[in-house]
Amino acid sequence: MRQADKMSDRVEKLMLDLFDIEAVKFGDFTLKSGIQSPIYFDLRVIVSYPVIMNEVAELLWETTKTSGAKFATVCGVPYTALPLATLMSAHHDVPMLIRRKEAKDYGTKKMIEGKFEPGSSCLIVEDVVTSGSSVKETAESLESVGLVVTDAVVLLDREQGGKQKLREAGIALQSICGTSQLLRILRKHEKIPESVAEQVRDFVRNNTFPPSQEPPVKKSRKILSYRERGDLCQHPVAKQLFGIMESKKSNLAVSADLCTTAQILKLADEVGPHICMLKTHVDIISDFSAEFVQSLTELANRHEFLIFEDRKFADIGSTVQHQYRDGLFQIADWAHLINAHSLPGAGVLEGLKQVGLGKQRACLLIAEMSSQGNLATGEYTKATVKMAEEHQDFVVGFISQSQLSDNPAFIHMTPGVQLSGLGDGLGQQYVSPWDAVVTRRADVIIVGRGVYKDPDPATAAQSYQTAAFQAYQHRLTN
Ligand SMILES: O=c1ccn([C@@H]2O[C@H](COP(=O)(O)O)[C@@H](O)[C@H]2O)c(=O)[nH]1
Repeated sequence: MRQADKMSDRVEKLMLDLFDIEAVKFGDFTLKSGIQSPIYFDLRVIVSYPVIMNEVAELLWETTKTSGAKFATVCGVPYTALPLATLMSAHHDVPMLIRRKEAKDYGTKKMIEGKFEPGSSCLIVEDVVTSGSSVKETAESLESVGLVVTDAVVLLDREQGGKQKLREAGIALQSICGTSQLLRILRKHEKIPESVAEQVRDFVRNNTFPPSQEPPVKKSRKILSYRERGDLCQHPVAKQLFGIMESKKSNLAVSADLCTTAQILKLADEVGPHICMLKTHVDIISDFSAEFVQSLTELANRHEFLIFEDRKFADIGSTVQHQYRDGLFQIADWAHLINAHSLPGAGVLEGLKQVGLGKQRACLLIAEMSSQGNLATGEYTKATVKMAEEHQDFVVGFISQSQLSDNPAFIHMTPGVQLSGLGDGLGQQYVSPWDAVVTRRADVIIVGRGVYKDPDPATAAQSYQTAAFQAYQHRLTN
């Protein structure tokens, strides 16, 4: 049986169950608005039928997922939809928020209970929609604390104009079932006579809220500036990086893939005023020394940039601890940031963390790569993001080719960027600074040969700085 057929069979069975438990009634009812209605939905009763409750919550979830809606939290409109949102949250591991009807007059006086990131999105869950006003009220409460509401899902849409009203308010409403489909199902199973069905259709036709003449509100997630995102960060390195990016107007990291300390120090001094970060590959340096580390640190302090050692740790926790702390390079002593592959599992982070956290160091996870045919895609990338979310005390973002998380504290850093050139013949693939920042939503671009191979690296760095920062400013305002 096709997925769509299975779904409609389940909806049909659910509507018959709702009829049997008298959650759907026919007669003469006075609605909250004072209007007389031949149909009444009393979905409060479903709390007494756990199997039905579960099925409603599952169908709400599947309806939302089929629509492609993206959200970080769910919130039920009080009170009937509260347990439905709770089931969706618990079964699908998505955090829930609770909207109070009145603010407490003691303690925190919060209207919205639960943890959320400002700027993140929340799905509203409702039992019945008539005019859409309860969903709208809930959306306004959520938006007053910085959340974004673009989607809502409801069990039953009375089809009296609520969907249109919500669309005008910038909220897309999905429903499991509408009045017309409900009537068709009940007629098919001869639960109600045709005269009653016709009476309800008449009522709906004559009691529909007219659409307004205003064009629909266009909503989008509020784009936060680097400064605002720095304020939201817990990790000192992430905070410092966002601060540098904002004050130097630079979201450019230069990759100093050079093989002598003299070349690297010269480059760092030349490009220093234009960058927020210098990236190294310490294992390609032929004359590494403690003096080099000292000079590089002095340049980082003078020009205000962070040092990122692109070591790409990828071993078991115990080995990476040694690689990070010991040996010739003693990376943990001088690199503000390092990166790691998620391939070995969370142990790689546990190992690195034990060395790095005490020194206030941070880590980026490699979630996607720029090279042709790489395997860091799909489920691997998703699992990497999950790992980052679970280690936010140490992981401050990703090496990636696209925006992977809505969490504004995570920094997305994108290599494979050049103003001209599509590749290097060895698998590297390039995009422009504009594409990286605007299309792929990179926070920081990483440029190597585009800068250090240029006869005038300082001017080249300035060009990349301007291009990438202008792209970020465009993103902020569009
Ligand atoms: O997916 C990745 C991860 C890391 N890199 C590194 O970035 C620079 C890019 O140098 P270009 O000269 O600009 O190509 C280099 O150090 C890589 O090791 C990457 O390119 N892609």
